[in-house]
Amino acid sequence: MAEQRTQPRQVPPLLGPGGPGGPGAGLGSGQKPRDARGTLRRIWGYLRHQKQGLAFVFLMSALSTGLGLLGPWLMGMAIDDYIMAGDLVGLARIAWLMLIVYLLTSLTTWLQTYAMAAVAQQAVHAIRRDLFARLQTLSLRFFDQRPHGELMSRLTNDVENISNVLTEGVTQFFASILMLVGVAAMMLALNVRLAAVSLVTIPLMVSLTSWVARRTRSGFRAQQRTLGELNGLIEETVTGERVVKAYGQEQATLDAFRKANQAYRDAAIHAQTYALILGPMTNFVNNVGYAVVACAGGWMALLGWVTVGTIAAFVNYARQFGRPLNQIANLYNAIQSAIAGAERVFEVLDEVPEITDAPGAIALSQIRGEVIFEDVSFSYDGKTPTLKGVSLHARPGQVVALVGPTGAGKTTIVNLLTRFYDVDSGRITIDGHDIRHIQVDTLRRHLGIVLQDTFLFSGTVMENIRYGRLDATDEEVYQAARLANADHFIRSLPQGYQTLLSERGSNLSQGQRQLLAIARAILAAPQILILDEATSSVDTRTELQIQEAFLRLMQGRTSFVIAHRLSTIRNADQILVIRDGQVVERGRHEELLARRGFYHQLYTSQFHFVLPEHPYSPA
Ligand SMILES: Nc1ncnc2c1ncn2[C@@H]1O[C@H](COP(=O)(O)OP(=O)(O)OP(=O)(O)O)[C@@H](O)[C@H]1O
Repeated sequence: MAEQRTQPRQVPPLLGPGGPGGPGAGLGSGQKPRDARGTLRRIWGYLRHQKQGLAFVFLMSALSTGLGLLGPWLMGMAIDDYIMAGDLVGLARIAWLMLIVYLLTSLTTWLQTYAMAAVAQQAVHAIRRDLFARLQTLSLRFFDQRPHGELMSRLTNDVENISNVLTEGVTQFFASILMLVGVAAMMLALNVRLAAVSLVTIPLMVSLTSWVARRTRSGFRAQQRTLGELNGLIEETVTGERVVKAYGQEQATLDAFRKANQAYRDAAIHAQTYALILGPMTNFVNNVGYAVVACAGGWMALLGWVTVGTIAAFVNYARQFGRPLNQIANLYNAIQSAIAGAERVFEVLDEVPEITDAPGAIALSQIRGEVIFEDVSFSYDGKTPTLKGVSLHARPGQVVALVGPTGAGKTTIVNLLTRFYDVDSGRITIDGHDIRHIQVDTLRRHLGIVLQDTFLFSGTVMENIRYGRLDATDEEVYQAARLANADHFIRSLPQGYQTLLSERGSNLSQGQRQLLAIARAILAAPQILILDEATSSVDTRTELQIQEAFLRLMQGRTSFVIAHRLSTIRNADQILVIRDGQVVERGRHEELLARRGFYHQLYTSQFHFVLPEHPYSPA
């Protein structure tokens, strides 16, 4: 297809109800109950393909935990067997052993972190890939209804949240659990009574963590949502900066931004309030446990129940016990935040593409270009009808001009032909095939679209023209540009065809952008054309060039022209006059004029002051 995007007709309100917090701000901004376990299971679904990597991570994790547990044990042994016994040679030997153990602990920890980062990035890469691929399948209706920045936030911030937890969280979680179990086992092995005193803190910790988790999850959800809304506003403002400035709306924009920024800050503070309590609370409980162990241990030593070495080892273990507990508590927060992000990612992944290939859809290879609309009705929102019983018959090679007042439904007709949306009732056929039974990509390959406001990508002029047909040779690109009357101006650009266009081609004039779009369409060589003539005035010379290029492009192709120029209208094989979503009149220019109906009225109100030597509308 020559042009991949239509411009949504409604200018998205910068500060209005479509903005942050308004309808459509976020897919699931309503707080329905979520399924955290299901979300975790889906994340696991992305990890489980990397069995070898995960096995290595877990092996390293188990090794580093085991080595970590060995340290205090050796320390206790050093005190009891060597220091107390005054065996310096033995002490030196055990000191070397401890050094090796600590080195190996660091090495295995590093290996585990490194391997997990690779596994996590692979999973996040797959999530991002699926998310972006899903966006490519979703209909324009989906994009119409959502602030684009909010969607982008899902692709960036929310995925990043998942990434952070997977990269560090999974191993930490696993290592912490192993450490807890290991420390508990070592404590029990050393001294059951002292161990019982230490383990008392566990139930306290568990209930504390789950109390906090219940409160943080909704907080993180709100945080991610408000962040998405903030990004939506930023994206919209940056895109619409020209309009903001032109209408002096900087202050109003700042106010809207301040509100969204505050909402995000408040949500983030709220989420963090509980989250940040957890660390100090865990620390407190842990220190109390530590103190109890020290007191009880000292007392037992006085009674002669335990050796000093055992107490030293025990105190070390008690401290080690606190660390994983603290880590798990902190991880809980990160996991809550990642679940909130993942829920938003999976919401998009679960969106059902509206426009898909029906089972048994045919691939159209060659077409003649006969287009028929049979009693087509359509509504964007399912309530207000936009098109009502539209019928038309375009024979191969004909030029059909669509005219009518603004908002009548002309663009909607072409939106249905391209299957950006599907008809509610009636049907559209190409060469006798209902377009819903044609594979979408082959359908669109036969359609070329040139809009008045052409979307260009950042890249060279050459790449932008080649977008029409990726396998075109350089010579074919030049040829298309020549036919589109674009070659001359391209060659006068600083680097000719290799000139880099800034985002959306803002370093070109509107007329030049349209000439590039025509070159793109010529290169794509579709059998059916959809042209949206510019309403805004470009200079007369460029306008003549565009007109000439259009005529060349239309030769031998069925063309639908949303027409604003008298010359196009006069030469059209048929004119459809659209009013309030209906075809109210049809025929050729002279016939319609003679009828003295709505067309005549439109014509006289629009074109009566056109000077005879200037064939175009001044509109
Ligand atoms: N994406 C959309 N979602 C909801 N409503 C829409 C959408 N696009 C257009 N409409 C509505 O459908 C109606 C027909 O719009 P359409 O763009 O087809 O008119 P048009 O005849 O092409 O107008 P113009 O000459 O101004 O381009 C309008 O009332 C418009 O508000």
